[in-house]
Amino acid sequence: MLHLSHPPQNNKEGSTIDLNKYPSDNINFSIIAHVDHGKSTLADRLLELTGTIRKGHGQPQYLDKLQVERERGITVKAQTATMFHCHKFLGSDTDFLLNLIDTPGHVDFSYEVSRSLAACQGALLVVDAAQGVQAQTVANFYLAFESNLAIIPVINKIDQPTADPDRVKAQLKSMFDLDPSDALLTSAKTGQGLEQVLPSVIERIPPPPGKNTLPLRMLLLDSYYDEYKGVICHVAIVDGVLHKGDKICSAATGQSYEVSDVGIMHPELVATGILLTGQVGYIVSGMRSTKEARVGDTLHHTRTVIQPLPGFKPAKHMVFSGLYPADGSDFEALNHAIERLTCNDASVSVTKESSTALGLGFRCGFLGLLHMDVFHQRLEQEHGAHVISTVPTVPYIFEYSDGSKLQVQNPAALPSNPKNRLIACREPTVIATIIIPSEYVGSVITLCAERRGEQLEYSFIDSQRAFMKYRMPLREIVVDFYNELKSITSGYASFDYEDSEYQASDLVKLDILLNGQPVDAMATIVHKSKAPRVGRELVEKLKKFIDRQMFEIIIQAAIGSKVIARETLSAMRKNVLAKCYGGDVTRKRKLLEKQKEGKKRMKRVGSVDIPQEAFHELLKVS
Ligand SMILES: Nc1nc2c(ncn2[C@@H]2O[C@H](COP(=O)(O)OP(=O)(O)OP(=O)(O)O)[C@@H](O)[C@H]2O)c(=O)[nH]1
Repeated sequence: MLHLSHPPQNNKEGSTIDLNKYPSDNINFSIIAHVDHGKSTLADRLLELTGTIRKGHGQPQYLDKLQVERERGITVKAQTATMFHCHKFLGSDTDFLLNLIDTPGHVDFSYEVSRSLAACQGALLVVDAAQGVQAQTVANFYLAFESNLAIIPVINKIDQPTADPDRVKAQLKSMFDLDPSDALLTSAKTGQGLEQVLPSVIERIPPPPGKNTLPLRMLLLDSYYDEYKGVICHVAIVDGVLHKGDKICSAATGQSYEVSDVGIMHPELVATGILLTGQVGYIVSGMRSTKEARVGDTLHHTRTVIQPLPGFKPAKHMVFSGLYPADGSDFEALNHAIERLTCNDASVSVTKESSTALGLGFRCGFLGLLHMDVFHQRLEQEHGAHVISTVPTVPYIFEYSDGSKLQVQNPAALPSNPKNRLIACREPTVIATIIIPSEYVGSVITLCAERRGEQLEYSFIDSQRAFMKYRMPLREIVVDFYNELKSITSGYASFDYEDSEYQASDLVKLDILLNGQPVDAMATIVHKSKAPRVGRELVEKLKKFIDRQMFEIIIQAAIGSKVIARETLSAMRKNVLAKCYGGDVTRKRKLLEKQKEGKKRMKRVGSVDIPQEAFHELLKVS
């Protein structure tokens, strides 16, 4: 029995909820959409409508809990919330338990979306009434479609002056064969049309197929580390019933645990003592680290033999970057921070590495550049770590005459003078989907050609929007492609990609040298045709960001022994107080403190101090 601090509207004040009242009539659904089409706002309204959170709780996008999500206005982690709703069903009032999963919209986090969909039988496909179908609408529709989910189209933001729901209905019909009369028209902002959403969810989405009478099988959806409770796992009960105190076992590791707490996300954790078939909730079972909680694993009662669930495809790391402590003596602190953060974001791969320039650090694999950026920001914000990250790279394959193959996640690891002759270089490619207003077609084709793209498809969604598919080297899109695409289309382009095969490519390793010394952490692998431009841009950027020092600094870019770009930074003593005429002591003190802070964030490479921003700026050179 569950005692609610804020009982849902559908229940009388002070009443208790017995989960046994909702035998597999519960419904699990997800909200999927292109970025910013209003998923989190719609989730808020549904939580309010069911009394799960109070109206005017003062915190929009309630389920976006991370600081980085609030600052950037994006969803990074999928979040589940259980709601209770009374609905007239087959002639009588019936209480339903609804599990809503709010998912991220950005392409980097589509792995979160596909995991969330595994626990659902239906999805609300939210489309902005003015913007219409966008690239992630297409990607998310197919994720849901391939998972055999019931799809309810929701045309949102109909309050906008430029809203054109009929055009969006026509797009949904022509692109996905969705019946226009099935679409719900809503405004998550004004509340218009919201009353149809939950009845449609209940009537159109089937309940989960499992049985309470079968042996317990639960799918581990996600996990995170809580300072007080330890590892908390989010689970979906596929078959059977789980009680507090049960002994469970992991199908992946064979390790056994005792369930010390079990409950639902309402939307905060609320203990219920039980979870039944089809329900989504949390468990605490004494796991010591989230490494034990393998996402996609099947948990079952000890001493029962079960067929494990298919689980998930492992996360595919698209971008790798080195992370180093800004101050070398903070290595252990960074190690600890990364361990903690990966507990909450298991899609990052981490291996230790060392660099002559930066000392001991980590090579991390990310799902994309935004994911890398978000991880970096979370390390700083949530764990107070000061980090230097190296130029992101994609996993290249180099093949040698003796038949050996080398997968290179760190350009510094590529031998400049290999023992065996290099016979082939291969780079990963992606299939990119781009949707743009027709007037931008020309400039987007030019951009894609510059980025070595090969056009696979070009058609029109309707009279105003073009749809294009390109095969592109992953390297070309991870570095600032999306920003450039947005800027040449005045922000109207939408973009999504899925990974594809490796292709042969003419690649070279570009070294950066400071006073003749190669800086391993700045080495990068580029296409031969781009090496002269990238080399020039890198040395120019470095010249701008490295402060003059007491000796001359020669900055060079080189392929092997051939220097392809060079800049010289003449010697100077930098006096931060030079501009401080007048004798304002506090201002002087402030400047000196700022300088001290700046020094902490410097990296000494050989004899040259390099500020942290220089490393950041190098990330943007494509
Ligand atoms: N005018 C109008 N604005 C809306 C409506 N719904 C959401 N918005 C606004 O649209 C913006 C994006 O809303 P979110 O709910 O954060 O969108 P999202 O799809 O969850 O975004 P991601 O999580 O980043 O994918 C916010 O500024 C909302 O206030 C609506 O019905 N009408």
